[in-house]
Amino acid sequence: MLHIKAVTCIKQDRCLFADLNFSLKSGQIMQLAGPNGAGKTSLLRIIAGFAMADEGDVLFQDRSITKYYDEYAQELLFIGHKTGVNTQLTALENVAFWLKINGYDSKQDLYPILAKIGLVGLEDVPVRMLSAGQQRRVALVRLWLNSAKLWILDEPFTALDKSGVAFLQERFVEHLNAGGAILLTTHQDLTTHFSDLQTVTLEYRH
Ligand SMILES: Nc1ncnc2c1ncn2[C@@H]1O[C@H](COP(=O)(O)OP(=O)(O)OP(=O)(O)O)[C@@H](O)[C@H]1O
Repeated sequence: MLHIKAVTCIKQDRCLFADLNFSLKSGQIMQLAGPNGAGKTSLLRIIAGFAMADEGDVLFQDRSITKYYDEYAQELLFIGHKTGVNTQLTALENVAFWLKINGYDSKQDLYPILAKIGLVGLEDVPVRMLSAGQQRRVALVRLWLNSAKLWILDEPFTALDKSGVAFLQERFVEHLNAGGAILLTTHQDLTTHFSDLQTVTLEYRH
């Protein structure tokens, strides 16, 4: 599904990674590991097409994402370290807005899905009044409402409690079983839940 071909990234005269190669297939989950500052987020942003690699290319279904970005964008769900949630809006408004700008049905009844993700009673509260973990849950609702094949998630477990982590892992399993793929960064140990977890480790380069 996804091929990273000889990708190099240089930031502020520091080479974060060079000639990086790996692939991700349908049904696979891959964890990007490495110390703070190694370049994990930079790599995710290149793979999502938000930043250009200094060298190399990213292919999705054998086509360069830069040449076919619109098609790629339809198959991609990216949730960054910053959640992209508008804290002035309510949980419900945030999700409806996200559905609308992504071409999904924004008029559907969202109360059941918000309840499922642990936000019952908080649907109409401005997000700024929610806890960090509840705000993360508002962002993660998108994982239940999209039809993208490739999920790129930067630290999705941040601020979630144990039940939130377990719930998210269950959703990952459903996505993988449906033929999707997941590329993520996390400090969570995923090996017990995903025995076939792939790992790419970025070393900190001086
Ligand atoms: N927009 C930017 N402009 C200049 N340098 C940047 C920019 N974004 C990141 N960097 C630098 O690139 C390096 C890698 O940052 P990045 O966020 O990719 O690391 P990371 O592995 O995701 O770190 P963490 O585990 O702390 O999230 C850091 O040294 C950072 O200072």
